[in-house]
Amino acid sequence: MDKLLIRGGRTLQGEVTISGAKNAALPELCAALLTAEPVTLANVPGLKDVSTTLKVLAQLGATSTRDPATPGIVTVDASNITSTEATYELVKTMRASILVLGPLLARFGVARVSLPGGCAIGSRPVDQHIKGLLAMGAEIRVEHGYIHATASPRLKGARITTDMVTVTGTENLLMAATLAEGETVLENAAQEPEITDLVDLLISMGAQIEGRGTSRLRLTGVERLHAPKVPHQIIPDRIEAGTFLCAVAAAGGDVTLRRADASHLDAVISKLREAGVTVESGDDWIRVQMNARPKAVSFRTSEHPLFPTDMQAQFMAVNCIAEGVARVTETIFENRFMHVNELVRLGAHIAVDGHTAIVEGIPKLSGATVMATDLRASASLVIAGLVADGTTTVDRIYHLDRGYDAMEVKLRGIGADIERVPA
Ligand SMILES: CC(=O)N[C@H]1[C@@H](OP(=O)(O)OP(=O)(O)OC[C@H]2O[C@@H](n3ccc(=O)[nH]c3=O)[C@H](O)[C@@H]2O)O[C@H](CO)[C@@H](O)[C@@H]1O
Ligand SMILES: C=C(OP(=O)(O)O)C(=O)O
Repeated sequence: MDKLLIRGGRTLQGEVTISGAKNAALPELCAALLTAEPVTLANVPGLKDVSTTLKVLAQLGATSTRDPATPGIVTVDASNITSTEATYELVKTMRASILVLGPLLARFGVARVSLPGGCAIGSRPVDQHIKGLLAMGAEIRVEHGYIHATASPRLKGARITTDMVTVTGTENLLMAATLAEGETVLENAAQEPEITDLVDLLISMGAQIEGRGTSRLRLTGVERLHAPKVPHQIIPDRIEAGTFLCAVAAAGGDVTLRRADASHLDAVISKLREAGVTVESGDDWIRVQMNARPKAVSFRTSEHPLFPTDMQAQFMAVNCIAEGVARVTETIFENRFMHVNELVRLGAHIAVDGHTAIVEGIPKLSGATVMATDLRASASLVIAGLVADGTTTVDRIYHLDRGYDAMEVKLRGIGADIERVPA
């Protein structure tokens, strides 16, 4: 298993290009199942989760090709689907595999998808995906760890109000409704930028959707979808961008993020400014400057447009070396503090009280060997390593590779002393 070795203490300077958004790429690759025409996506990030998704699609009989000259261009051809089953072996490695359920059921009237189960950050049930599909007339049995779903002859439009805001739940139901008979209204829909990007892709494929960017999406089902006329450009990864912003907030320096969209990061940028960080932005860039110790900033995670849970761990790392005491409250996942004990191994002063972590900032962390437990926890340990005395070794970085495109290469490019040590 690869590790990262980080020698802390350097400030960060220069430019980083942000990759396409993981959480847009995954549903959009699955959306290619909705049509027999080959769908081309551009700005697909080079992530383990993307290759896992392509494996899930291959298991169904879809083929995918990467443009050798531009690896970010990927075409998925689902014209010859030979199976409608996503197996446990693949789903267990990536929960987002559940995103094939809606498209398979909508186009083929049948799907068998392994239950994803829980993961390091929480139990993460998919009951709302199932509830929505049942409302659309699907017959669903959950047996032997699999969701068996059929819709005969096709799904029917329905009014669906999910019990909570769910991102992949909204995406699954959205994709299912594009080919359902009649009208579907999704109330309480998630409003993350990745949902809007998926809506844009689906519209370019011929879907009829109103309410783009709002919590109420209204769809009129069509008989069939087609390929977008031009490759769909995936939005920049706001969480990757936010992670680099936090790295500079903690380590200090002056870095410009290219191909980044500040409008997707309002809540994070506003908290960074409270911490004393200077952030400027234009259409597709964000410049971050920091030359002092950050001030501690309290925040609570919530649905978009509020502070994203996927940035909680990285911002906590900033608070670890800030001046003052911060309260960090996690409201989305019940167990998303796995990074706390590892940050404590680096010298951080953090106490957890239920869903709140109380972080008392100290001037310096001290390098140690720590273990990544999930994707964003890993990123927080990397940020902490950048500001720790001596060497920090981050073990189990396969979590990081799920969601960050060459993170250590990008960090090295802006002056960090970081290297990957192969297993
Ligand atoms: C691939 C992808 O896009 N992953 C993102 C997605 O995950 P994901 O879509 O899995 O997260 P959800 O928005 O569904 O989860 C929000 C909350 O609702 C609960 N819930 C959800 C569905 C359901 O059927 N029943 C239920 O109880 C979850 O356990 C969680 O407590 O949104 C999360 C919240 O922004 C992000 O952290 C993940 O990075
Ligand atoms: C939790 C995340 O991803 P996933 O939903 O794929 O586990 C994440 O991107 O931080």
